[in-house]
Amino acid sequence: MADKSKFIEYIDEALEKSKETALSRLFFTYQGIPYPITMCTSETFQALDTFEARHDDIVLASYPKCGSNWILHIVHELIFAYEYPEFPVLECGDSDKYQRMKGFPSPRILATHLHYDKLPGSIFKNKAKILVIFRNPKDTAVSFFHFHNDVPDIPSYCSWDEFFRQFMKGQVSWGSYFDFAISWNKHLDGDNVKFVLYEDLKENLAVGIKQIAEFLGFFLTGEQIQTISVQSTFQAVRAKSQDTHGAVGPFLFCKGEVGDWKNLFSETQNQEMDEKFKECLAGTPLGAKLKYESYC
Ligand SMILES: Nc1ncnc2c1ncn2[C@@H]1O[C@H](COP(=O)(O)OS(=O)(=O)O)[C@@H](OP(=O)(O)O)[C@H]1O
Repeated sequence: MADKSKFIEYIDEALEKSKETALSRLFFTYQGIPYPITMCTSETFQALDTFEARHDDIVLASYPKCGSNWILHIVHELIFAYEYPEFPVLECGDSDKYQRMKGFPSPRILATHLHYDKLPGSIFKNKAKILVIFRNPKDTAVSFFHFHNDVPDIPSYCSWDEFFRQFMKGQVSWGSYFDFAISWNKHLDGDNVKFVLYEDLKENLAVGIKQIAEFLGFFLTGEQIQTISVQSTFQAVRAKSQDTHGAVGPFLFCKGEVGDWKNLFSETQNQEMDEKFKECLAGTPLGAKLKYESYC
């Protein structure tokens, strides 16, 4: 990747703040959703409405741990020589960032973990392109748990069972997976929106890259797609993770597998998640897109 020093600088600062933060003090609530004090502030949320989206912005929307950095990498490869002016998560950072962003060159890549209804209205008004990335909730939860408990400077949970309880209550960073999913459910088929499933990318990376490229208006040769596919495998991104993401890299790109949840979920937890899925998403367009029966 090109110069990512601002990107890594931001991650290092967040890790530094995390060192002094106990789990019990990690979250603050803004409009009913918990966010980590190490990455977000209410001042930034209040300033978010001043963010002016552009038609050629590329928005990557996902719940945490669904593969946002994977898509970020792919889009970065597509744009070629893209430089991150700063950490790309829209809602993270100081409240002056939206002013600074006015000076950033197009296309701007904006990652976000926000619910659909929490995004600034200009994204829809100006018809920015939105890639919405989903991953099955069981692997998402396991990835989230490992991230907390493996990165030395991030507050740990006392056990997987405790993390699972909090995840199911939505008492984790960026709130409930299911609330996030419900908020996006009816908005996945718009002209400017493309749904991407983590498990589909795992199944056939080249096809996924081709579809993402076409949605963004890049028409690639077979050879170009092949080259980007080789550079975007889990092994390839993990090998470069310290250069791209600093100390947190190897933990962020942890296993990259489908089905890792089977190593941690108890039968009771499995049933509880299946019930929750049924209650929130069964029979919905997103419920079908997630292919829950195959992966969970
Ligand atoms: N190339 C590739 N192939 C397969 N899987 C990949 C790839 N890149 C990232 N990942 C996996 O995505 C998980 C991290 O998700 P996010 O990037 O959304 O995390 S974050 O919320 O932004 O912190 C995390 O999943 P786990 O390994 O299961 O923890 C990453 O490994």
